[in-house]
Amino acid sequence: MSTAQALAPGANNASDLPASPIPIFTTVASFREWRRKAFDEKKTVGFVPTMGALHDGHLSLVKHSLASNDLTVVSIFVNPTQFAPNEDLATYPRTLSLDLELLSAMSYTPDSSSSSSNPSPSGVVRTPSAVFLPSVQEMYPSGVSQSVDAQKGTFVEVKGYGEQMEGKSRPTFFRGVATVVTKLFNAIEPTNAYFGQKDIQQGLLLRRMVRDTLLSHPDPEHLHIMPTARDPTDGLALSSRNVYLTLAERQFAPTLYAALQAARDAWTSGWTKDESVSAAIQLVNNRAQQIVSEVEVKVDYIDMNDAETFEVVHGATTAQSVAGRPVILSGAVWVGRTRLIDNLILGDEAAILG
Ligand SMILES: Nc1ncnc2c1ncn2[C@@H]1O[C@H](COP(=O)(O)OP(=O)(O)OP(=O)(O)O)[C@@H](O)[C@H]1O
Ligand SMILES: CC(C)(CO)[C@@H](O)C(=O)[O-]
Ligand code: BAL
Repeated sequence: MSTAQALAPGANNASDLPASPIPIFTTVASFREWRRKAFDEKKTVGFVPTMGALHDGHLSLVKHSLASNDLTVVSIFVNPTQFAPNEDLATYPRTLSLDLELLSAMSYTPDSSSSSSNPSPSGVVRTPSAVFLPSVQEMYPSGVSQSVDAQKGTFVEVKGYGEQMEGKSRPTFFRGVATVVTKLFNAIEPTNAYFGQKDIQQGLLLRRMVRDTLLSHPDPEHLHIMPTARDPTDGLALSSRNVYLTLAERQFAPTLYAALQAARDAWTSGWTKDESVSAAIQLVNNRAQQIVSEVEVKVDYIDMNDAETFEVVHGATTAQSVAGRPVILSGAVWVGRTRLIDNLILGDEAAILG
């Protein structure tokens, strides 16, 4: 069954919602009333879009927003159109009560040396201001199907960009993301929006989308991509889908990051792209053979792409020959039924992050 309304029913009735000290808005109309007041009061609004199952990666984005905006809105919406019919929409982790608890426990008190662009007056504690929790029906008033062929209504595509990198393995993913984020931006009208480097192509593609569609809330300069939060013990990129990993798979999972680091070191020391990427793939495959327990590992891709065009970097290219142009070194590896992604920015990181 690929009809999202059938897979993800529920209109988010107020009576179904866990108690929360943070106001929860389930409709665009009710949120807009709140937003109008913020406009009237000339308050800046930071926005962190999520699919829930919150972890420290999400919370790091919320912290950035709290530090730089008067008000912070977090959305939780598992967007059906970015899941292909064969993907994990039905089993995607949903932990709403815990998510609300985590958000409710967050606070930010600026110190006097704060370098933020919009620090709150010293001593004033900021906490998340609102959670936007729409139903599928609210976000897709024309109805929705995960199958692109069956879809009717308005969708957003970032042509020439959404098909590359992750888009080669997930051909309908960025159409779903661009569509839902357009809707979210129209509903929230944020001053600033925050995305994670873990999904680097998503952040860069959305920046382009905002520019191409002349959106003002946010404008492209206010769509921020923030560094990937990692497990402090082994560097695994935090991800909601990590809960799918078995113990043995979890032990293997940081290998992708290790492989990307090895490729970066090789590239920095003068190896070509092909040599650096091959070394990374070999490292994953060698470690997969060495582990004692049964873990099924399959490299989907590890490659380097131009950060601006997303085009694959030519195999003979070296760090010296790109002359400082930022390059994305990224990879996706299946570990059991979990598809892990990760990336490093080679070259001018500051041109992309922040
Ligand atoms: N480890 C992380 N560090 C920083 N930001 C992150 C991290 N993981 C996710 N994010 C960001 O949080 C936002 C919401 O992501 P999402 O809710 O899909 O979580 P996720 O952990 O990426 O889930 P998934 O397992 O589906 O990839 C996105 O902008 C994403 O890039
Ligand atoms: C940006 C996003 C919330 C759109 O559904 C999602 O792709 C995510 O969580 O990264
Ligand atoms: N964080 C990206 C969401 C997805 O993979 O569907």
